[in-house]
Amino acid sequence: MADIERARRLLRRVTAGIPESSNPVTHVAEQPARAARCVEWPSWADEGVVAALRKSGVEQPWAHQIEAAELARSGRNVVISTGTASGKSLAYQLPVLSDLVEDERACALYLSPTKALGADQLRSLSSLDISGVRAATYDGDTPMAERDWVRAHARWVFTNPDMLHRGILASHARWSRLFRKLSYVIVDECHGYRGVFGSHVALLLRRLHRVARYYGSSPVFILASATTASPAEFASRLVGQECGAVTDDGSPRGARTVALWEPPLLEDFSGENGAPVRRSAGAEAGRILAELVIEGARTLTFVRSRRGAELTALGARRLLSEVDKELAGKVAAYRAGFLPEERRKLERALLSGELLGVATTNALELGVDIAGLDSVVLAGYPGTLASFWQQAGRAGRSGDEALVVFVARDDPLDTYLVHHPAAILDRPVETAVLDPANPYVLAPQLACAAAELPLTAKELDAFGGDAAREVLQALVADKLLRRRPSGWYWTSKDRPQYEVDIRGSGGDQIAVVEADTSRLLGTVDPGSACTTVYPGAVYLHQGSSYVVDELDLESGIALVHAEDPEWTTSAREVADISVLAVHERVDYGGVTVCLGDVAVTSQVVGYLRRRPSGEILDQVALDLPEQKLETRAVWYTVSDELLDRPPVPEDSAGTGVRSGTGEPGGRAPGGAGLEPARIPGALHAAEHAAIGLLPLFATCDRWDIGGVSTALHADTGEATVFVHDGHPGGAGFADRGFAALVPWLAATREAIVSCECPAGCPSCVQSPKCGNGNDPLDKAGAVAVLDTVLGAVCHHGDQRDHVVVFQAAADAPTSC
Ligand SMILES: Nc1ncnc2c1ncn2[C@@H]1O[C@H](COP(=O)(O)OP(=O)(O)OP(=O)(O)O)[C@@H](O)[C@H]1O
Repeated sequence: MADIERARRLLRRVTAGIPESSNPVTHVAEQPARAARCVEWPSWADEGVVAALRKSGVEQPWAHQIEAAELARSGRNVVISTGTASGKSLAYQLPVLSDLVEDERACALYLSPTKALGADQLRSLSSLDISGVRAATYDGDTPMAERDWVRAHARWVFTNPDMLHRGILASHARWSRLFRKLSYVIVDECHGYRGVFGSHVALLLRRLHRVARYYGSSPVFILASATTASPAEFASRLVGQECGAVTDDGSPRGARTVALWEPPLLEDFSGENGAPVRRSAGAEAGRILAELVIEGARTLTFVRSRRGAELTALGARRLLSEVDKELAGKVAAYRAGFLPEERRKLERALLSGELLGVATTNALELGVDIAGLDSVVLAGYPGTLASFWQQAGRAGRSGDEALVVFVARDDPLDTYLVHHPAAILDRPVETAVLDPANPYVLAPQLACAAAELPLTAKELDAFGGDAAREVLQALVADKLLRRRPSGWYWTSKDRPQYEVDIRGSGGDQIAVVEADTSRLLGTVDPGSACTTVYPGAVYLHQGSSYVVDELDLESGIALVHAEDPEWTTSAREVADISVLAVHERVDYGGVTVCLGDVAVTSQVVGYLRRRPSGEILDQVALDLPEQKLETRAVWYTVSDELLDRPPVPEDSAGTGVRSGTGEPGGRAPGGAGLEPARIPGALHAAEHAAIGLLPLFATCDRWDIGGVSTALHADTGEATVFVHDGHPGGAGFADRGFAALVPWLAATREAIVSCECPAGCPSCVQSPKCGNGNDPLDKAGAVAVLDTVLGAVCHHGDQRDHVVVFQAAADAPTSC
């Protein structure tokens, strides 16, 4: 008998004892159960493959699995975009395995963003034990001796974009056997390919397709994705060819209760500039975890950092040991870097009930077969809705109702989400943003393509047409490529693939080296070294913690030692910005909104040490060189007249804009009513909150973007708020901000007013990386500025003077 009351009972348990006046639950939603839709195995599917899948426990396929498999089988590229644990693997395994069995020379390639996921998928495939299908991993960990075997014999190669780029395409002649008969390419977890990395992968897939064609094959792409908005559009952009989408999920799902939770403001201590601080999401999650374990609910708690996961587990164990020592032993922490056997052991322990509570980083988000848990707690928004549902989706057994609790961190985006449930519960998962036309990505990718096979004029459309032609001209001028009548040729004997880091933004990487052992832990983009590996920074690598001793930008090395201090660090930087070119400009009568190219000069001036509780230990000063970045930005200006003009009275609905709704009115919109002394703080606060909220629209992290605000900007001649991409050439984030300006700024405003703090705190307008020590900040002034901008945009929206310009700064008027 289904226990549909269970989730609500669990929720009552975790809120028991909290007075109604300080109830942290801001919203509760019920998601109904869904029954499975099963179909017959298709007639073309190989009998042996079907028998093996049956033996593995899949009696009948779900409808979406066969819909996707049929499309792939008929030679169409397809993206399958369905929920967590909806059996996406089977949807690609069926056509690929059938093909490999039918044609003993056919080959396939599987790409995953992480090695761990690739290893899991290979394990699940190998357990089917289909004879003749020689599947093998080819990644950075594959021993040299095995690599030869994989090239010579493997028919299904499991790899990742990095290895495809450096290890396979760079020496494609050695892989000719695979390329001659490459029938399928699987791109798993494709929604993760976004920003600069996504743009690189998009061009990498075009390179892959071109090399395959050279050897005479034309593989079908099968992409697997979490549920996203417009999956076909995104997949087509990623692959560079048309892709069909399968989105109608036929897998069963248990009912779920989702609770949104905002930790209370603490009374006993305060943060920067005396601002109130909320109880940390990790501490709150530890308490919730303990209560759920007492109820016998198998619970996974997702925490952002490894240290956070350990503290959450520790907190839960401490509370439980006061109740029952044995229960305390049923809680564990899980981190990235666990060996596959350890992961399996943990999965089994959770499934059997030997463990009841696990606190983990997102290491358990992908590539684990854990589903059907009683509850999931998310401490902090994981950055994208796709990740949110991937994590939340681990809860929900058919029959029993499961509980999902989302605990907000003190950050404007989390504040917005717990007060606007529709933004989580009713919104399609965001489309990933990528921009394969970014010249900083296109140039190295075209160099790699030309080194693989000379590029011909007719191939350029696949690489962006005019954008590619322009970049090629520059590469020829730099003597990296030579133009001949038959195409563009790579001039050097060296392979460019070794120089091009597809996870970074170009330039020589900074090596992070453990001083004691000389072990290379990883590399960091030169552009972000000053904000990530400055002396004193706590640097996390595969879940282990290090502290940076020295950063030598000239020789490109950061020296670190292993240490796990009781604080986290965040860099504080100051920045200046100048406009290089305006690509789009819209005038709304006193408010102007622009999109364009900017030069950002930034300098890390120190870092903040903070305890996991939110308590600030101190700020340490640093003296690091200035960094220059040319990138894209979206900005708005507000005239002095509008800043000064009094606002529209609250009760005169119909004039201007009503609080945060962005509704146009009839008369001229009101102003901000700000005296000059308040303007810098108001703009500064509006900028911080806008940076915090852009990830809601642009699938980026707030650390991928930056901002500058000023009461008078030299290039615009007015009060201006800029939000810019953090990568050279931009990654599409500022463009998304420009396209979604009204909902973005309306959400920004809502996040600020939803926070009950009196004058600004980390949950609304304080920024963790503000180089000016979050001073000045004027919370009420920020709302007034945002109301003014939204009022003007909505009022003038219809008759707006939308000018599209493509001008270099030299001949552009400085004023937007
Ligand atoms: N038709 C089916 N009937 C019953 N069980 C199935 C069926 N298809 C897949 N499964 C099982 O569902 C579980 C989840 O499958 P799988 O890992 O492929 O899902 P997924 O959609 O890739 O998950 P994730 O969201 O984690 O990427 C596996 O244990 C698998 O064996």
